[in-house]
Amino acid sequence: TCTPKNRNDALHPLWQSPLTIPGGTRQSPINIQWRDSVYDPVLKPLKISYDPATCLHIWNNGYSFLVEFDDSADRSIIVGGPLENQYRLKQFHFHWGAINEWGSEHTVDSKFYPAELHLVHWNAVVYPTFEEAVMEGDGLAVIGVFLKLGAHHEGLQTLVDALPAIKHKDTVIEFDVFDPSCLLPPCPDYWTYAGSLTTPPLTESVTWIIKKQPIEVDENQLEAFRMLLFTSDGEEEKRMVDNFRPLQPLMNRTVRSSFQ
Ligand SMILES: NS(=O)(=O)c1ccc(C(=O)O)c(S(=O)(=O)NCCc2ccccc2)c1
Ligand SMILES: [Zn+2]
Repeated sequence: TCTPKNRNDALHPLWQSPLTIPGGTRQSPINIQWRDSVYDPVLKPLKISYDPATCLHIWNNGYSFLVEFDDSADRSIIVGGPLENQYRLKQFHFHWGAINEWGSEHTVDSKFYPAELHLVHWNAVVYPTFEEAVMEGDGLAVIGVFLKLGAHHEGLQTLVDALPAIKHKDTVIEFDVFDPSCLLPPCPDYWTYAGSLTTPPLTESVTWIIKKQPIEVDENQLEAFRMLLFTSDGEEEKRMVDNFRPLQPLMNRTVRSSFQ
């Protein structure tokens, strides 16, 4: 097999896109070294208000499964925290591994969690569309929540029950009422840093807000994620696992914490 002349030319097996962005200075995900994070007393509590009726559908996009929301008005929003504006919820999705030893995109003190939830929001105060916000440094805000193996998660089970119906790429089902707040841990503490999308176009437009406390899910619920397929109906089946991007260099960035 031909090997790229250097690592930068390597293509990511999942996205056939460059692994690195030439000149990227704020790529994601990163390892969060707890002792290197800096408490910032200016950081406000994050205020989250989601309207469960804005939930539209759940679908398999061949890379993860995602629940999309009606973001045509300010009905499901976050404000405060490190953010200067309010941001509208567009979708949430997950990243997970083939086994419980890895799966999250971010790590804490080099520890992987078995999965990570991302709630994607965009700055509709400043930008007219999501597509434009994706290209701007303050365009997106993504809340990251780690999933750890433990007790059964009632709220997640509603999603898990829908997964068999979206086993194949590009399958979608109605999902009319779901409140993503039930997937958030009770502890308000978070880390925040300036980063990027972890999927193409990998644009450096994300203010990451990573919750310190994981939520607990049980083995059956993680296994349900792993029965999804990257492939369409009729294609040779490829299990949807290990859909996380490799860690990226911290470069000249500081991770701030909302807690001491
Ligand atoms: N891990 S992450 O939060 O960076 C992320 C992962 C997947 C997606 C997605 O497109 O599904 C997204 S997205 O919904 O923000 N879409 C980004 C790509 C995109 C740009 C412009 C129009 C449509 C999609 C974000
Ligand atoms: Zn993600």
